[in-house]
Amino acid sequence: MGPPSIATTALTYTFPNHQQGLTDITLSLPARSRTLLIGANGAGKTTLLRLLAGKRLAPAGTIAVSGVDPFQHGLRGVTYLGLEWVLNAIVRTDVGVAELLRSVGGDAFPARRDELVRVLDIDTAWRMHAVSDGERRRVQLAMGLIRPWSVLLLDEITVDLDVWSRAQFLGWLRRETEIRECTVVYATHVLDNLAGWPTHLVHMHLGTVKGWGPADEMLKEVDEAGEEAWVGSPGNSKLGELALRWLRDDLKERGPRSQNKIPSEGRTYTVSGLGGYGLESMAAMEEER
Ligand SMILES: Nc1ncnc2c1ncn2[C@@H]1O[C@H](COP(=O)(O)OP(=O)(O)OP(=O)(O)O)[C@@H](O)[C@H]1O
Repeated sequence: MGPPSIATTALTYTFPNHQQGLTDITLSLPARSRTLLIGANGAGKTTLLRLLAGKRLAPAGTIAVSGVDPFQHGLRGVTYLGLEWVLNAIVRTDVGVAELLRSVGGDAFPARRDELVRVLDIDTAWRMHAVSDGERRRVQLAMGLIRPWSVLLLDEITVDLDVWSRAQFLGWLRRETEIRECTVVYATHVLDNLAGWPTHLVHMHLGTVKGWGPADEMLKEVDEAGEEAWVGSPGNSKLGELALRWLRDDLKERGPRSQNKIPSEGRTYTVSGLGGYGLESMAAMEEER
């Protein structure tokens, strides 16, 4: 395997239900880059990350991670942390942190394990059925990151972290790319404390890449517009402002959804599982307010 670069060439992907997922995506992210995928809900970020992780089959010759096709050559060195991994039930059981970290190979990388425990501010005495969501997420991150990866694909899994922990974590990822030959691609909607972090930005919209490149070049768009043209408040970061502009323009370009109204059939349904309140009684409660 070569250096951990990521390249896609005219990558088009169609879901098994024939829905178009991605269209004609060509990207080239160098080794040691830290890329942010930015786009509205449904833009295709998860779809792209899962293809890069080899979890879905892309057409031959359209993806090269560390120079090889991730689906054909397996996942060695590629870590994908997304929703499936977050939902793993084991981290909600009465199990201790030390045991969990050992189960993912922590003993083979003791220095890395201890560093992650410190950076993520983990108490090794925690029992996982008795921690908060953010504490659980920190342990999960440590579990996922202990083995030294060469490509890390992160699908928004830091939302539960408090701002300080998230900043420490992002700083750790940055150092990783500085001291080791490794590459990070991170899909996120939370741009706080990310100013200066990404080396590259990828702007996704409706399964396409509208633009990508080195972050400092892409951020020039904001400088050129001048602060008086800002969409967000002047206290925002340039990165936050750029994302707001992109998403505003994407929404305008997309236009209203073709089906944004639920047809009324003049009937009232009772939905079970709403704690005894059918829709009828919910409507009555609404009227009472
Ligand atoms: N399993 C699937 N089968 C068919 N279509 C899907 C499937 N998963 C996603 N899609 C379609 O692909 C589009 C992109 O989904 P994706 O999860 O990649 O978006 P995203 O950019 O990660 O969004 P979010 O920010 O909400 O996580 C969705 O709008 C949906 O139409």
